[in-house]
Amino acid sequence: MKIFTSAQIRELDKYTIDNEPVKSIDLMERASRAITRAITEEWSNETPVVVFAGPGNNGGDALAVSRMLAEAGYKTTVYLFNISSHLSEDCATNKARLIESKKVRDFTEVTLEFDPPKLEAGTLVVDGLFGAGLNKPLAGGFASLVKYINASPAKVVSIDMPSGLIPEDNTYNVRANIIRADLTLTLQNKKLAFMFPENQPFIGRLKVLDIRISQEAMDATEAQYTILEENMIRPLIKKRNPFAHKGNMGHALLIAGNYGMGGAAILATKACFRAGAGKVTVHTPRYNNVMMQISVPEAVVQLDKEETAFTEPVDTEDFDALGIGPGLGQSEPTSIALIAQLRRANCPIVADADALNILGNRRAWIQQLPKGIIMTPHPKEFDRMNGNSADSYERLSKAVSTAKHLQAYILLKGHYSALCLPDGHVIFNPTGNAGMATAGSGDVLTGIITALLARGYKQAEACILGMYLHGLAGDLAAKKLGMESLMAGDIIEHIPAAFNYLSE
Ligand SMILES: NC(=O)C1=CN([C@@H]2O[C@H](COP(=O)(O)OP(=O)(O)OC[C@H]3O[C@@H](n4cnc5c(N)ncnc54)[C@H](O)[C@@H]3O)[C@@H](O)[C@H]2O)[C@@H](O)CC1
Ligand SMILES: Nc1ncnc2c1ncn2[C@@H]1O[C@H](COP(=O)(O)OP(=O)(O)O)[C@@H](O)[C@H]1O
Ligand SMILES: [K+]
Repeated sequence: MKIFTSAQIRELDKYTIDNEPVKSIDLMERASRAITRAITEEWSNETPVVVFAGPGNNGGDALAVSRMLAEAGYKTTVYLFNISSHLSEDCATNKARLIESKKVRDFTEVTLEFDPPKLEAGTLVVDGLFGAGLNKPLAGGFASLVKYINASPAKVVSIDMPSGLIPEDNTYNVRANIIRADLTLTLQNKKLAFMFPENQPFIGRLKVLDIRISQEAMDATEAQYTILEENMIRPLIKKRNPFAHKGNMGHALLIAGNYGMGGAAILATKACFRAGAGKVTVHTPRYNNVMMQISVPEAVVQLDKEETAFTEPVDTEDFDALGIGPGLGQSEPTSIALIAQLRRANCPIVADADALNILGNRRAWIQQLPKGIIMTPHPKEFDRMNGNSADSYERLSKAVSTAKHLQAYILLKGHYSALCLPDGHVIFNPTGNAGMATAGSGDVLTGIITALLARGYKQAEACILGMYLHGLAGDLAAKKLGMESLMAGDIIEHIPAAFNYLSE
């Protein structure tokens, strides 16, 4: 699913209206019917409804929904805020239709003074003040109204977006002036702001309503942001050649695990095998030898000369991919070995965890990273490398520009992990769940992506398939075990089921 900007949404509406053929007002009617249906599915017509409509098309939707709810027998009270004496054309038409239908008995057009109604616990508020057209934070009377609604015990359904939330950049928005919805009914496509954890309290539950915007136009519209869908992943699964042998299924090298963090190396190595690598060699401090050999007998263990830390860069000639960083430590000798390793590696690289923390400690080295490197930071690791960000939007913007500047692949991990490609595109991953917020989950991802690279997937594909597969394995594990008890090892155990599902 593409994520469109508000300007693109307007263009798509226009294209749909010009080509379908459907008139603008009829598209609003279609959207409003879908919104009304979603509301009536959850709330009976015994529920008192209070609708707040703004002056634009979001308000137009709200007025049409008010009429439809009233026709369905809901007792509906409507406030239309027309402070600047200007309504969008479709909003004005829906105001006329609402008055004409005579079903809504309680309709107030607010032009100056506003006496807010009592909002009780059993009341449903429909928030149609502003949607995708909002271009600056709410202030004045609208901000007061939002605070009033948020402070009430009423349930709130937002049309398209919680009013006050800007579709993309909310870095300098005033959080107190954004509606906190229980349910957001968004039209056609998710908005960029929905991808960020700090906006979750405003959105509540999210439902995406299909309003049949022209598919042709959506396909033809270039979007910077995309959310992965299963049908984009299935074609990436490579069929195994019946004559395959371990020598042509990819030889992965993992450099991981210092004293006390050997588990990270084990998790990455197991995940690497489960993701289909033909051979996995793990380079690790001598101390980890026995533990590694016992835990993953399938792996070749190559021992560093040091007992407790990685200090010795490896010749990558014989390997198809390198994954480096899980549990590596950040000591001086390890840091020096890391940069030497990154410089001399002549295969695709995934750098994670301490590899990134080391780069964060020595930011000048970041400029020397080889082109095409994959980095998989969680937000804290990213900030160590790039400085603090005020919010997720700012962090993502920095990741986009860093990926372009370094010609690197930056996979910013989170609920919706965001893969930033060297050409500026961003791909969000929808799989995964909160059960994966547990130590070692990231090491598993590193192992998976390293395996896919070793198997010959290009960087972008390895990241896309890798993050989707990782999240899906986590979802399947959570289905069986529940989120509370999920451990990183369970994600590994469910990689086979995830592969099977995607290969069906
Ligand atoms: N394809 C779609 O997604 C469709 C969208 N429609 C609706 O149209 C909405 C977008 O409509 P509009 O573009 O008219 O935008 P909105 O209705 O979201 O808001 C635009 C109005 O708000 C004003 N405004 C912007 N920022 C403000 C601020 N901070 N304080 C006060 N006023 C502010 C603008 O000057 C304009 O009058 C969507 O959110 C959706 O509800 C539907 O009607 C039909 C199809
Ligand atoms: N709430 C969540 N929803 C979806 N995925 C999650 C969630 N929490 C964690 N994950 C995934 O789990 C992984 C955690 O990685 P990371 O923080 O590096 O863990 P660790 O350092 O312990 O190995 C990431 O791939 C992330 O996307
Ligand atoms: K709204």
